[in-house]
Amino acid sequence: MVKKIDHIGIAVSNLEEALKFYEGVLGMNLQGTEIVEEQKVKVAFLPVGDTEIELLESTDKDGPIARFIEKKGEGIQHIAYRVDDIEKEIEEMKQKGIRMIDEVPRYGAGGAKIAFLHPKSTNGVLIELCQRD
Ligand SMILES: C[C@@H](C(=O)O)C(=O)SCCNC(=O)CCNC(=O)[C@H](O)C(C)(C)COP(=O)(O)OP(=O)(O)OC[C@H]1O[C@@H](n2cnc3c(N)ncnc32)[C@H](O)[C@@H]1OP(=O)(O)O
Ligand SMILES: [Co+2]
Repeated sequence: MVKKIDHIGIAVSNLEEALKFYEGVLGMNLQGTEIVEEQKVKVAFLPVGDTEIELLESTDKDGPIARFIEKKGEGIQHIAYRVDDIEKEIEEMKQKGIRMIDEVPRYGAGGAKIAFLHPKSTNGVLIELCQRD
Protein backbone atom coordinates (compact mmCIF):
# COMPACT_ATOMS: atom_id res chain seq x y z
CA MET A 1 0.00 0.00 0.00
CA VAL A 2 1.13 3.54 0.74
CA LYS A 3 4.86 3.88 1.63
CA LYS A 4 5.38 7.55 2.48
CA ILE A 5 4.41 11.05 1.44
CA ASP A 6 6.27 11.46 -1.85
CA HIS A 7 5.45 15.16 -2.19
CA ILE A 8 2.98 17.90 -1.37
CA GLY A 9 1.75 19.84 -4.40
CA ILE A 10 1.29 23.59 -3.93
CA ALA A 11 -0.37 25.73 -6.59
CA VAL A 12 1.39 29.07 -7.12
CA SER A 13 0.69 31.94 -9.52
CA ASN A 14 4.35 32.68 -10.18
CA LEU A 15 7.08 30.12 -9.62
CA GLU A 16 9.95 32.63 -9.54
CA GLU A 17 8.20 34.69 -6.88
CA ALA A 18 7.29 31.62 -4.81
CA LEU A 19 10.89 30.37 -4.94
CA LYS A 20 12.06 33.60 -3.33
CA PHE A 21 10.06 32.54 -0.27
CA TYR A 22 10.89 28.81 -0.27
CA GLU A 23 14.62 29.32 -0.96
CA GLY A 24 15.24 32.79 0.42
CA VAL A 25 13.10 32.66 3.57
CA LEU A 26 12.64 28.98 4.41
CA GLY A 27 16.12 28.06 3.16
CA MET A 28 15.09 25.08 1.04
CA ASN A 29 17.19 23.96 -1.93
CA LEU A 30 15.74 23.85 -5.43
CA GLN A 31 16.40 20.40 -6.87
CA GLY A 32 15.20 21.28 -10.36
CA THR A 33 12.37 22.54 -12.52
CA GLU A 34 10.53 20.76 -15.29
CA ILE A 35 7.58 21.30 -17.61
CA VAL A 36 5.03 18.47 -17.64
CA GLU A 37 3.03 19.19 -20.80
CA GLU A 38 0.30 16.64 -20.13
CA GLN A 39 -0.59 18.33 -16.82
CA LYS A 40 -0.07 21.85 -18.20
CA VAL A 41 2.32 22.72 -15.40
CA LYS A 42 5.81 23.94 -14.69
CA VAL A 43 7.02 22.28 -11.50
CA ALA A 44 9.82 22.97 -9.04
CA PHE A 45 10.94 20.33 -6.54
CA LEU A 46 12.40 21.22 -3.14
CA PRO A 47 13.39 18.26 -0.93
CA VAL A 48 12.54 18.46 2.78
CA GLY A 49 13.93 15.52 4.75
CA ASP A 50 12.47 12.35 3.27
CA THR A 51 9.81 14.11 1.19
CA GLU A 52 9.50 17.03 -1.23
CA ILE A 53 7.54 20.18 -1.83
CA GLU A 54 6.28 20.45 -5.41
CA LEU A 55 5.51 24.00 -6.50
CA LEU A 56 3.16 24.08 -9.50
CA GLU A 57 2.65 27.00 -11.89
CA SER A 58 0.14 26.64 -14.72
CA THR A 59 1.35 26.83 -18.31
CA ASP A 60 -2.21 27.13 -19.67
CA LYS A 61 -5.24 29.11 -18.53
CA ASP A 62 -7.39 25.96 -18.79
CA GLY A 63 -5.04 23.65 -16.90
CA PRO A 64 -5.89 22.10 -13.52
CA ILE A 65 -3.62 24.51 -11.62
CA ALA A 66 -5.09 27.59 -13.32
CA ARG A 67 -8.60 26.34 -12.53
CA PHE A 68 -7.66 25.59 -8.91
CA ILE A 69 -6.18 29.07 -8.34
CA GLU A 70 -9.18 30.69 -10.04
CA LYS A 71 -11.60 28.92 -7.67
CA LYS A 72 -9.65 28.58 -4.43
CA GLY A 73 -6.58 30.80 -4.74
CA GLU A 74 -2.99 29.68 -4.21
CA GLY A 75 -2.42 26.84 -1.76
CA ILE A 76 -2.07 23.09 -1.22
CA GLN A 77 -3.53 21.40 -4.29
CA HIS A 78 -2.68 17.72 -3.70
CA ILE A 79 -0.84 15.20 -1.55
CA ALA A 80 1.15 12.51 -3.34
CA TYR A 81 1.69 9.09 -1.73
CA ARG A 82 4.45 6.76 -2.88
CA VAL A 83 3.37 3.25 -3.94
CA ASP A 84 5.33 0.27 -5.29
CA ASP A 85 2.88 -1.04 -7.88
CA ILE A 86 0.58 1.67 -9.19
CA GLU A 87 -1.42 -0.55 -11.56
CA LYS A 88 -2.27 -2.86 -8.65
CA GLU A 89 -3.23 0.08 -6.42
CA ILE A 90 -5.49 1.56 -9.12
CA GLU A 91 -7.29 -1.79 -9.47
CA GLU A 92 -7.72 -2.03 -5.68
CA MET A 93 -9.07 1.53 -5.47
CA LYS A 94 -11.60 0.78 -8.20
CA GLN A 95 -12.68 -2.42 -6.44
CA LYS A 96 -13.19 -0.40 -3.27
CA GLY A 97 -15.48 1.99 -5.14
CA ILE A 98 -13.06 4.92 -5.29
CA ARG A 99 -13.53 7.30 -8.20
CA MET A 100 -10.23 7.43 -10.09
CA ILE A 101 -9.44 10.47 -12.24
CA ASP A 102 -6.77 8.32 -13.93
CA GLU A 103 -7.59 4.67 -14.51
CA VAL A 104 -4.27 4.16 -16.25
CA PRO A 105 -1.04 5.72 -14.98
CA ARG A 106 0.26 8.90 -16.57
CA TYR A 107 3.81 10.20 -16.49
CA GLY A 108 4.62 13.01 -14.05
CA ALA A 109 7.75 14.94 -13.18
CA GLY A 110 10.97 12.92 -13.17
CA GLY A 111 9.27 10.19 -15.20
CA ALA A 112 7.26 8.93 -12.21
CA LYS A 113 4.07 6.98 -12.88
CA ILE A 114 1.17 8.92 -11.38
CA ALA A 115 -2.62 8.59 -10.98
CA PHE A 116 -5.08 10.91 -9.24
CA LEU A 117 -8.04 9.99 -6.98
CA HIS A 118 -11.06 12.28 -7.22
CA PRO A 119 -11.48 14.53 -4.14
CA LYS A 120 -15.15 13.54 -3.94
CA SER A 121 -13.98 10.02 -2.97
CA THR A 122 -11.32 11.13 -0.48
CA ASN A 123 -12.86 13.50 2.07
CA GLY A 124 -12.03 16.50 -0.07
CA VAL A 125 -8.30 16.01 -0.71
CA LEU A 126 -6.93 15.51 -4.21
CA ILE A 127 -4.64 12.47 -3.82
CA GLU A 128 -1.89 11.44 -6.24
CA LEU A 129 -0.43 7.94 -6.26
CA CYS A 130 3.19 8.01 -7.36
CA GLN A 131 5.55 5.18 -8.33
CA ARG A 132 9.25 5.79 -8.88
CA ASP A 133 11.43 2.98 -10.20
C1 LIG B 1 3.35 17.05 -12.42
C2 LIG B 1 2.58 16.06 -11.55
C3 LIG B 1 3.56 15.32 -10.63
O1 LIG B 1 3.47 15.34 -9.40
O2 LIG B 1 4.48 14.69 -11.20
C4 LIG B 1 1.46 16.75 -10.80
O3 LIG B 1 1.33 16.73 -9.60
S1 LIG B 1 0.33 17.56 -11.80
C5 LIG B 1 -0.81 18.39 -10.70
C6 LIG B 1 -1.93 19.02 -11.48
N1 LIG B 1 -2.77 18.02 -12.10
C7 LIG B 1 -3.98 17.62 -11.62
O4 LIG B 1 -4.46 18.14 -10.61
C8 LIG B 1 -4.68 16.52 -12.37
C9 LIG B 1 -5.86 15.94 -11.64
N2 LIG B 1 -6.86 16.97 -11.37
C10 LIG B 1 -8.05 17.06 -12.01
O5 LIG B 1 -8.36 16.22 -12.87
C11 LIG B 1 -8.95 18.20 -11.67
O6 LIG B 1 -8.16 19.28 -11.16
C12 LIG B 1 -10.06 17.83 -10.66
C13 LIG B 1 -9.50 17.44 -9.30
C14 LIG B 1 -10.94 16.72 -11.20
C15 LIG B 1 -10.92 19.09 -10.46
O7 LIG B 1 -11.37 19.47 -11.73
P1 LIG B 1 -12.31 20.73 -11.94
O8 LIG B 1 -11.70 21.91 -11.27
O9 LIG B 1 -12.62 20.84 -13.37
O10 LIG B 1 -13.57 20.23 -11.23
P2 LIG B 1 -14.63 20.95 -10.38
O11 LIG B 1 -14.39 22.40 -10.28
O12 LIG B 1 -15.90 20.50 -10.95
O13 LIG B 1 -14.37 20.32 -8.98
C16 LIG B 1 -15.08 19.23 -8.51
C17 LIG B 1 -15.04 19.31 -7.00
O14 LIG B 1 -13.71 19.02 -6.57
C18 LIG B 1 -13.22 20.08 -5.78
N3 LIG B 1 -11.79 20.23 -6.08
C19 LIG B 1 -11.24 20.61 -7.23
N4 LIG B 1 -9.90 20.60 -7.14
C20 LIG B 1 -9.60 20.21 -5.89
C21 LIG B 1 -8.39 20.01 -5.17
N5 LIG B 1 -7.22 20.20 -5.75
N6 LIG B 1 -8.46 19.58 -3.90
C22 LIG B 1 -9.66 19.37 -3.31
N7 LIG B 1 -10.85 19.55 -3.92
C23 LIG B 1 -10.82 19.97 -5.20
C24 LIG B 1 -14.02 21.29 -6.20
O15 LIG B 1 -14.03 22.24 -5.17
C25 LIG B 1 -15.36 20.69 -6.45
O16 LIG B 1 -16.05 20.51 -5.24
P3 LIG B 1 -17.49 21.10 -5.00
O17 LIG B 1 -18.34 20.46 -6.06
O18 LIG B 1 -17.83 20.66 -3.61
O19 LIG B 1 -17.33 22.58 -5.17
CO1 LIG C 1 2.26 16.00 -7.89
